[in-house]
Amino acid sequence: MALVMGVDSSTQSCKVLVVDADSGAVVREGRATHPAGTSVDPEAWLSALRAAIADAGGLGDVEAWAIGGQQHGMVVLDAEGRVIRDALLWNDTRSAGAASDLIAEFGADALAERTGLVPVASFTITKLRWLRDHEPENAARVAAVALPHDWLTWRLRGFGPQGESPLGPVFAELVTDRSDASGTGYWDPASGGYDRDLLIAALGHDAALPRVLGPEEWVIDQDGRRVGGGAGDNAGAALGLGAGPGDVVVSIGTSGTVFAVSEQRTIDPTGTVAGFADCTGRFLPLVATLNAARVLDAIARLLGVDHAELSRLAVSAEPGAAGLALVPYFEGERTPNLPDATASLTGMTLASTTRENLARAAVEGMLAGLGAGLEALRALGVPIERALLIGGGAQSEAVRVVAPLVLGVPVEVPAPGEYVALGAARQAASVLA
Ligand SMILES: Nc1ncnc2c1ncn2[C@@H]1O[C@H](COP(=O)(O)OP(=O)(O)O)[C@@H](O)[C@H]1O
Ligand SMILES: O=C(CO)[C@@H](O)[C@H](O)COP(=O)(O)O
Repeated sequence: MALVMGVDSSTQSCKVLVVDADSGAVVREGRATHPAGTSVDPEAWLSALRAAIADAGGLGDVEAWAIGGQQHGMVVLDAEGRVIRDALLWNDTRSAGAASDLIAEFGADALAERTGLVPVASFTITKLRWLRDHEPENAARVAAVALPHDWLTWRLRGFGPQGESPLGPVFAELVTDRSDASGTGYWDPASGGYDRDLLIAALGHDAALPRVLGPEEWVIDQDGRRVGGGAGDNAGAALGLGAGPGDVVVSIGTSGTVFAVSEQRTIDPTGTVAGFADCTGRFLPLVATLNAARVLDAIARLLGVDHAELSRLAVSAEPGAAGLALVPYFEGERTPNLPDATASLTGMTLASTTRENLARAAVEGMLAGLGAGLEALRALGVPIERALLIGGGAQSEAVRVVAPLVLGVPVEVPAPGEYVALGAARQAASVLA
């Protein structure tokens, strides 16, 4: 029995699965938490990865591995391979002005055509422009730019700063995959190559970028194990679920995402649907919101209940929550692009303002943004027959009950599992074969 490891280094935690490469059965698992906040020292993710691997019984008997992870985060390295500053995460909105500047300079239509994306604060390109404009000394020192999963792959293989890593700062050994490259804003899904002019326009100069491995390609770690190119978390989940035509995946984690695997690339100059690639050679049109599982966390905290009780309250209210409506832009919003928005509660009357209705309004409001995302995918011609509901929020019974009403399609809830890590494990198994 050959064992492989798949990782999901997500926003809130790191999850590791050790899987039987032949049967796909999960043999061992481990996890560790990540620091809170939208600006995080990548070393904390490496520590969490090592702790989660130890929790999963170590790498000793593992023959291949791959890492999936949160997308878009800006990891900037100096010439010695050291991290220059905390990574700005996908949900950090400080670069909203940089996104507007890039659109003004290049045009939304041209950027959608060149990269599949219209910049919003989430994408790496806007974070690099923010760095150039707000921390020019740091920008000048950037020798290489990576994303969370690229950098973790590099470090776990044994590369990194001189004196702190066995193999040193070899930038030619930074690798990534199509799905995460497609979330940078300086990668062309049509050619599969980087758009260096856009990188230079954002950062102010050129820099080393991870080599984009094809779906079957692999590299090796310091112990000779095969290592896959990994994936952005959503592409990893699509692979782990085996999502096919007619499936739309709805993931309720820190982010809310709605996406489908597509043979054709999509181009949406409105920016609603991001024209990502997947990690198997296809495409992954995707809509993302900044406000998902943590909306439920916040309302549960406010009501002083746990998730099970929040769910019970929401299910016991009528659909529509007697007119109480939560617009859940607690963290600003990405789709629609309202980085400075705040949440609001409307429709409060003496009759509607109950604990049950507030719980229901939280679930309905959170899902409404995802329902709009599903319609945007449909409008681009993506076939949708059913939704597959995953992520921490899918553990809520209320979410499972309300989702079909809001999404308007049959909803299936796969067995609870770490589908991003499973997808990464599946990729590792495929490079071993
Ligand atoms: N039963 C539940 N009901 C609602 N939300 C839940 C439940 N269990 C976990 N969560 C929430 O799911 C989130 C974690 O989900 P996860 O998909 O792992 O997130 P991420 O990938 O962003 O790290 C947390 O915000 C957690 O509070
Ligand atoms: O920004 C995106 C996708 O474009 C997010 O999906 C991040 O990739 C983080 O996902 P979670 O950690 O919330 O699962």
